Order: sequence, then C-alpha cells, then structure tokens
Amino acid sequence: MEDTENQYDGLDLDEEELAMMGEQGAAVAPVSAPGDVPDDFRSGFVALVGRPNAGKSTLLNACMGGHVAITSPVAQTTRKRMRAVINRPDAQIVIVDTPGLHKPKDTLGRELNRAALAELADVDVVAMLLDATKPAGTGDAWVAKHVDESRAVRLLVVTKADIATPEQVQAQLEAGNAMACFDESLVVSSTEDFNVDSFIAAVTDHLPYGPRWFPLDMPVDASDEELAAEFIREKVLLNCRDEVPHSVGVLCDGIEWRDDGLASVRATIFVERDSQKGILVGKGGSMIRRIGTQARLELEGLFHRKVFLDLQVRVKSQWRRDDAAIKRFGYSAEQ
Ligand SMILES: Nc1nc2c(ncn2[C@@H]2O[C@H](COP(=O)(O)OP(=O)(O)OP(=O)(O)O)[C@@H](O)[C@H]2O)c(=O)[nH]1
Repeated sequence: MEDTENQYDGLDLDEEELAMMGEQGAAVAPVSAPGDVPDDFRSGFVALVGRPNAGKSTLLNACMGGHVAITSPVAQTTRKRMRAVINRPDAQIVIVDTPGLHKPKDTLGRELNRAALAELADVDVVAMLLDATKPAGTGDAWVAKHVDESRAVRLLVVTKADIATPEQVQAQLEAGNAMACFDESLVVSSTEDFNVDSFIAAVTDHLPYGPRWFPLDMPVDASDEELAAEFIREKVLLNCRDEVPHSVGVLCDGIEWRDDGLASVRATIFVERDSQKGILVGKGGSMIRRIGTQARLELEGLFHRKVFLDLQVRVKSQWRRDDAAIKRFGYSAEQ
C-alpha cells in the first residue's frame, strides 16, 4: 500500500527535541590538537537518510570497503545509528548510517524514526538516498521535507543504478529534486562500486575545515559486543522470513578473549512468541545451527581470530512495545 502523508502525523520532532538530540550528538570532542592536521584539513559528519531498503548501509559498507554495517533485503534492518570513519590525508569523513524512515507500528518503530531524524540536526552534510527501482512516494516526500529543513548541505543520492534502467534513474533524479532543494545530485551503485568515490569526494568538498573527531585506529564507533550482536541479527534476517525478522533483538552477553587466541562469544536472540522461537531453532536445531555457523564465520573475519559462539534463543513477549527493552538492546534514539 502506498504511504499517505497523514500516516506520519505526530512523528515530527519539535525544535526543542531536535536541539536536545543535536546537543547529545555534538558531545564528540576533537581528538587532534591544533597543528596536528593541515590548515586545509576537512572533517565532519554526513548522515545517510532515506526510506527502509534505500541502500544506506550498503553505501556505508562500499565507502568503507568492507562489511561494517549489516544489510539485508528485509526493510528496517538498521536499528542502531552506526558511525564509520574514513581517514584520508586531507580529510576525516564520519558517515552516519541511520534507520530507515517509515510509518511506525510500535514503540521501536517510533524510536528508530526519532534516531534517524535526530541526526539531521547535527551533521554537516545530509545525503538522502532514493532507490532508483522504486517509484518515489509520499514516504520519500516526507523524508525530503525533513532534509529540506536541515541546515546541512543536502545531497540527493539515487541508488541501485546497476539494476535500474536509465529512464528510472532519470525519473528518480527529477522526482527527488522536485521534493526538496538539493545542493548536488549523484547516481551510485554500491554493489558495483559505481560512483562511490564520487560520493565520498562530493561529501568531502562540502565538509568544513576542522580537526579529527575520531582516532585514526577507530573505523567504527561501536563496541565489539555491539558489532557481534548486529552481525548475529543480520544472519537471522537473512535466514528467516515473515514476521520473525522484525521480532528479533540480539544482545551479546559477553566476549572472552582467551589466552589460546580464541574469542568466546555468548549471545542471546530474543523473539516475541514461542512460535517464533520454534522457527528460529528449526527442526532438530537446524536453523539456529545454520545461523550460528554463518555468524561465527562473520565474527572470525571481524575479530581476526577463531570464534566460539554460544547462542541462546529466548522469548520476551512484546519487547518492541517496551521502552526499557528497546533501550537495553541499544535501539533507542537516546544512545
Ligand atoms: N543491486 C543492488 N542492490 C543494492 C544496492 N544497494 C543496496 N542494495 C540491496 O538493497 C537491500 C537493502 O539494502 P540496505 O543497505 O540494507 O538498505 P538500508 O537503506 O540500509 O535499509 P534499512 O536498514 O531498512 O533502513 C539489500 O538487499 C542490498 O543488498 C545496489 O547498489 N545495487
């Protein structure tokens, strides 16, 4: 069903809320002292915003040249703001991946929207992503309205050029530019590495002169536990269908860095109903074993060592309507 404007009623943050959230984001302090970087060093933050499935996390990964943010064909994959850092001799670019803006059905959905919108208040550049293969709708117009109100430099990025026709790309460029006043428009394919460099260059050109905000050895601002939980959730999304993906929350209960070089990771996958637990565990444990194997291989790549993964599945009824649970999972706007 096509989104209609009034489905988003009550979602807009007022100025006070935005200012408050902007201040929280601004709590990052520079790590480089004056003189550590050249006078013409550029640095700052670019937020990727757009509807679910627009390709935000995939573009972030393409910019980073690796698997940093989780992606899947399931809408609303991203639940945590993810900041990834590109370091160049002339610039430091902090890319902020945000949850897809959508019509929320529960407290979690509302928190995800709040988290995404809050980023608009506190970045230097906003890149609004539009999927070239999906006709722009009122949901995109709603996102564009917020982008238009942002004080940041605005980029329109039409994504998935590899699977769109030239006509679709052109139509999306026109639709996007009709919805908001953009400073620049680009067409990319993140999976085919088409124009990803141009995107980074465009962002860099619009960043102010400034210090480094993150140390050179910190490509993402997430802890090992947070990354482990997200990569496990990604494997659940890739293996499960229907209602299970949206009901899944993952908590990493701990990582032990053992003397024998092995990382022992304990994590719990939460679902909302017994029936979902049954699907997730699978016949004779086949599904959870598959998810565990895929997640373990991913974590071995991430941690550069062998991983022992202990996965539990538990039921927590209606956690998506529970503020405290949403906070505990780290999916809240107030991180
Ligand atoms: N062919 C193609 N597919 C893409 C491209 N970019 C993203 N995709 C696919 O589109 C789907 C959604 O991509 P994501 O990067 O997870 O989208 P997102 O905007 O982060 O989604 P949310 O987390 O729901 O907000 C995934 O299946 C990606 O593989 C692209 O350039 N080309």
